[in-house]
Amino acid sequence: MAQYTTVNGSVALITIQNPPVNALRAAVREGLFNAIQKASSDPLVRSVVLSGQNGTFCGGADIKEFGNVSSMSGPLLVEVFALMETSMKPVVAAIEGFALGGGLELALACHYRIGHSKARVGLPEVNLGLFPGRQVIAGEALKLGLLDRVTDHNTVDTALAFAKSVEGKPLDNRRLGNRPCPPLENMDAFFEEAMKRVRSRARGASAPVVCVQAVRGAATLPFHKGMELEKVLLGTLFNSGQAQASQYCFFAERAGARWSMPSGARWDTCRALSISTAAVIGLGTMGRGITVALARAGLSVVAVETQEHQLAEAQRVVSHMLKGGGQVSYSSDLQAAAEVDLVVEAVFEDMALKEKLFKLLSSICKPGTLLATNTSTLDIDRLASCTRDPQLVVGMHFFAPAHMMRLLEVVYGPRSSPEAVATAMQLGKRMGKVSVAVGNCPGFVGNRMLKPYLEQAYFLLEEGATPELVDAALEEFGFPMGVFRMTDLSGLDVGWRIRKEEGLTGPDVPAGQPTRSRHGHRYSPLGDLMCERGRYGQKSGRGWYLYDKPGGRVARSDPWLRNFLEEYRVRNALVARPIHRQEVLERCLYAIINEGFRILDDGIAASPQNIDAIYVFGYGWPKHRGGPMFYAGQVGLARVLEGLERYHLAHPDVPHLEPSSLLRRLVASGSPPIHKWNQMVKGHRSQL
Ligand SMILES: CCC[C@H](O)CC(=O)SCCNC(=O)CCNC(=O)[C@H](O)C(C)(C)COP(=O)([O-])OP(=O)([O-])OC[C@H]1O[C@@H](n2cnc3c(N)ncnc32)[C@H](O)[C@@H]1OP(=O)([O-])[O-]
Repeated sequence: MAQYTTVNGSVALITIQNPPVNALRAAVREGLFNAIQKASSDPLVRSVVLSGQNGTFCGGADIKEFGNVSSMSGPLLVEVFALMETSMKPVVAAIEGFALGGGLELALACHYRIGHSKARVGLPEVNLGLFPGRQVIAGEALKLGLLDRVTDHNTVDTALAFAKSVEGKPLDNRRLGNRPCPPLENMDAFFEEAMKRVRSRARGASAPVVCVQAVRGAATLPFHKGMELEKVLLGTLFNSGQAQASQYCFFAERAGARWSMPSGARWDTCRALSISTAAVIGLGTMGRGITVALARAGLSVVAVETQEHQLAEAQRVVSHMLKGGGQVSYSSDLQAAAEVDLVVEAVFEDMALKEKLFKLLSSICKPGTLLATNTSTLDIDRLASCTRDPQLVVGMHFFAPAHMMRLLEVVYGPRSSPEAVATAMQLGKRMGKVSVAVGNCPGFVGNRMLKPYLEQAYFLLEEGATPELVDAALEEFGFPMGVFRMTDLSGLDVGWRIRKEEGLTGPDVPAGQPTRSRHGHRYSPLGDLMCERGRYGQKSGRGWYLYDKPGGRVARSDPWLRNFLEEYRVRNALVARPIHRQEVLERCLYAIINEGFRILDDGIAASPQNIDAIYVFGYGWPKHRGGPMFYAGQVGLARVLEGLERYHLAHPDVPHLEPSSLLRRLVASGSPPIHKWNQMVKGHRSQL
């Protein structure tokens, strides 16, 4: 756990050994503690170098130990730090790879820090619901005073030579605990302003706010008092549901890589095809972002757009985004895709158009080319059936902007081969995405769950709510944008087009169909009415809110909308009632959760973790709430079930509010913890 050797006669080299990231689990802490004591008591040792195995200094505390009693065994991290800092022999940290969280604190407890130029250091625990903040690369760390020296050479050798050179030198001013924090002018005003800003950005997350309190303590209190305050604050965070939710997200983010298909095919038994060239077809916003993402991942990309003016504009935008990096060529001819290993289709969301395109691509492309569609809702299998090799067709559902959003839904149809899925998943990894493999159904996972969410939001408007009220409740919960601001941003016409395609609105609706009912179920035409009036959201300058110009970003309340809703209610004999924030949250969120349980039961998602990763990384679900399925567990499954039963009783014509059978089965079996839910799924399959 901590290897101890003596080098150059007088330097003790301690190497942390706990792959893959040298996390500081109990045995490592114990090993470090013993090694420092050994170095202190060995008269031949005059200095110490601390390093990590395999080019990695330390990834911090072992997150798997959090909330686990075994983490209480062995010395505490702070005890290891104190022993190191008070050592009478200089301790030099040799930082390669990364020193994160407790790993950086360990380095800070050393008297000197030498970092490799490519090393990253930081305190990213805020992502785990603990404090503090961001990561920086070695050069910046040097400027900030976190490192004493940066090297391009072998870091451990440099540190060994350095340690030798400081043997016997005084250490008092090298101990961080002895260094006073330089006083700031207007300290109080500074922290009050910082707190105000952090609170407004934290959207209900405690860790960033508590972080400011801790920094204030560090800057204003004597060292030991600051440490005491930090301990109290950390204890509060550790015991909060938010830290558990964030730590769950850390593992959910990585769980997608261990994908499985209902056929039994899995991540560890399938080989990905080798992909070095790609074509992107259709250069609207999505196609441009996908081109950038693929090029940044090192693929040679040909970007194809048949409309010349769109092609020229895309070339300008993509080149600007890539800033001269990346290999991209442009063409208006589909034949340019003939020799590529992968095609990503990103044309308009129109089944007939996509079918035609897939037929063409199948005849143009060389055998073995993987054909991927970026559709967000359409049937992958129908597209596959237009091709020569349906096993080589998958969905790669990117999220806008595609070069920035972390999520990638990899959609397999009944005929997609495991190799095709493995290839898309590996590509996702190369692009730095959180990739999740999901089955084929309308909307896949993310958009299928979005549908009942939007539906509830519309129903709430019919019943008396305003977009402002609904959005405020959701934003207070932690979403970066409420549902109405979000749909204004993505464009109301997107859903309108899909509803037309589904025959829910437009010319295909049979004459005499009641306005607020489809197939015997409640339906709200509000979104359609908005689009019929040209209110598409930000792009048209008017949607659920008013914007100063088309493309404007600042939403203002629109008196027109208030009148529109009042007239709509009168026309449809609806009586507005006061709606409480709690009802908004329960109806919108429970509707999402309920669909999540159905998706799990249908085998469309392989695990609740996969669903949660999709919602956190693609739909803005707040990380400190862990994703919809985790949140359901935190609220209590019985309470979610009771809520859904209550709302379904009040709205019997809304099938999305009818509790799912899996939720009922889970509650009936005593609401097991989330990692056991899969055992209750129909046709249970193990994926982890
Ligand atoms: C009192 C305490 C105070 C203290 O301040 C608290 C802390 O230090 S909090 C900690 C503060 N530290 C952080 O917040 C750093 C969190 N970690 C990271 O940011 C990235 O993992 C890192 C940059 C280190 C490597 O990225 P990469 O090269 O892309 O690799 P990867 O990401 O795929 O991970 C590989 C495997 O290692 C696993 N694993 C990783 N870290 C930990 C851990 N600390 N623990 C346990 N496991 C960890 C990870 O799950 C994965 O396992 P699997 O089974 O293969 O799925």
